[in-house]
Amino acid sequence: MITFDKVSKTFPDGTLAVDNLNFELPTGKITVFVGPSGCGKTTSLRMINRMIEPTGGRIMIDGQDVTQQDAALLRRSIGYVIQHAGLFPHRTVIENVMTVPNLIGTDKKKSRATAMELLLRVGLTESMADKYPVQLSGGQEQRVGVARALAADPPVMLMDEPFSAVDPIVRAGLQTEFLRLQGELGKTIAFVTHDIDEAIKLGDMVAVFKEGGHLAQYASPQELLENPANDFVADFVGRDRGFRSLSFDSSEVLELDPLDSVRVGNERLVLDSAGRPRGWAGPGIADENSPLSVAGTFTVADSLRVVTDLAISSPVGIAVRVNASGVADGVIRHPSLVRQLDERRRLRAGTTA
Ligand SMILES: Nc1ncnc2c1ncn2[C@@H]1O[C@H](COP(=O)(O)OP(=O)(O)OP(=O)(O)O)[C@@H](O)[C@H]1O
Repeated sequence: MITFDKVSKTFPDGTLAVDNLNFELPTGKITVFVGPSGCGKTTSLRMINRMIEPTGGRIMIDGQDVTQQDAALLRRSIGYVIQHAGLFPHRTVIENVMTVPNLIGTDKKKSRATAMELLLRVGLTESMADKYPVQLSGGQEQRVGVARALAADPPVMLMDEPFSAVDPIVRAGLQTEFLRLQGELGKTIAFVTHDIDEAIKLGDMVAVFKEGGHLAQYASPQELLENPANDFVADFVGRDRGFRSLSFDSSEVLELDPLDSVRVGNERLVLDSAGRPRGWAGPGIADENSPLSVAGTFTVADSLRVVTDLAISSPVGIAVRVNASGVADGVIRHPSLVRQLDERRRLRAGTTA
């Protein structure tokens, strides 16, 4: 656990970059620092490994004040990844990854083997090992940056906008891989971004900073979307937060209607001989032989966001659930879904209709 205890930073020119921060980053989880430019995210991150010293308060890692530890040793025990990866241009990929193990005198053969393993782990191939950074794509460079930070197997990682320099598609891929990797490694990670969507996707906890180095809210992504603490957070989180918050809840909670309920209305769900949905038919909709496409189904594993999206985009306003074999086992109509979402919201808020 990393504890910020009344932490402040005033730079020598009088700039108050961080003002009285109090929060805890849980062990083995990703905590994202997010907020507009200049609000103190990077300064806060760099105070953890003493690249910047606080002017007030204390930062503790597992109860130990970082300022009481040797700065060089502390930094070696904390992985650090930055935008553009910051690789050494004159060293090959594998040499870059071996930087810290070499520094702490790990046996060369062993550190090379570990580095090679890490390259594969971050989604690169062995053939990359002897290339130079200039020969890599932006996404590959970032992967090497992550592998390098992981090489000494540090329990804590600091990541400062590690994925912002690559295009949105590569970025989405890097984020997904990063989550997979973290699922295996369970590091304690502090991650800086100015992108709220990245914060919501990656964070177990999210610290929203606002101008002047204040903490505007510290909460889980779901809590942030559902209950922003103030107008600043609500504004920063964005307008479709209600819809986005639905991705955190499983559709398991929904009460569905039986399949034959759809025959009551105009629309009829056409199934194949195995019971898999083929499409919608009915008067004014389509003929049974060429039904309108269902355009997607959901399973119990899907989120409420998926179901809502399906119900909204369905030509008849009905989302269809299937089991693991693709056989339809229930439907939910748009009005019923809206009613159930409303009930759920009231329950959460502790109010009744
Ligand atoms: N060395 C310094 N001397 C004086 N002021 C500084 C110094 N470093 C940062 N600042 C100021 O401290 C404030 C916080 O900077 P910081 O880099 O932590 O913000 P940030 O939220 O990470 O911004 P960005 O998203 O743009 O990177 C800013 O006003 C910045 O100009």
